[in-house]
Amino acid sequence: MDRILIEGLNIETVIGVYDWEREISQRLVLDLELAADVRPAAADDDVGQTLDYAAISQRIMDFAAETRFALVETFAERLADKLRKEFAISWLRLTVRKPGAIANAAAVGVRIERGKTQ
Ligand SMILES: Nc1nc2c(c(=O)[nH]1)N=C([C@H](O)[C@@H](O)CO)CN2
Repeated sequence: MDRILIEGLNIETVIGVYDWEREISQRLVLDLELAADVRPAAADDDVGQTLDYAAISQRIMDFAAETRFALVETFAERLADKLRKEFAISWLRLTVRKPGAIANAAAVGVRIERGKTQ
């Protein structure tokens, strides 16, 4: 199965388990792989026949602005669920990194896979 990619998407959201984190926005960096058969879109050169990565990126930024989760796990799970429903995505792999969380780490975070690759 082919994959549509969104890599290194920087978003701002309220995220964190500590009291001080409830008062600020922090940066998350997302990588997303989406299963798709790109042949119909490629044959007709038509974005309407594929997963539009611009529309999906905008939906992710809207979601980040609307939500206030404690855990990166919750952010990833709810986002994956929303994207799968809204864009009829059969399978995805989502990595959520929180770069500022641990001083001596480049990033911490979570990676999930949901659905089936036909
Ligand atoms: N598995 C997780 N552990 C921790 C999380 C998290 O979201 N998932 N979050 C925090 C704090 O919010 C931390 O990022 C603040 O620096 C701690 N552990």
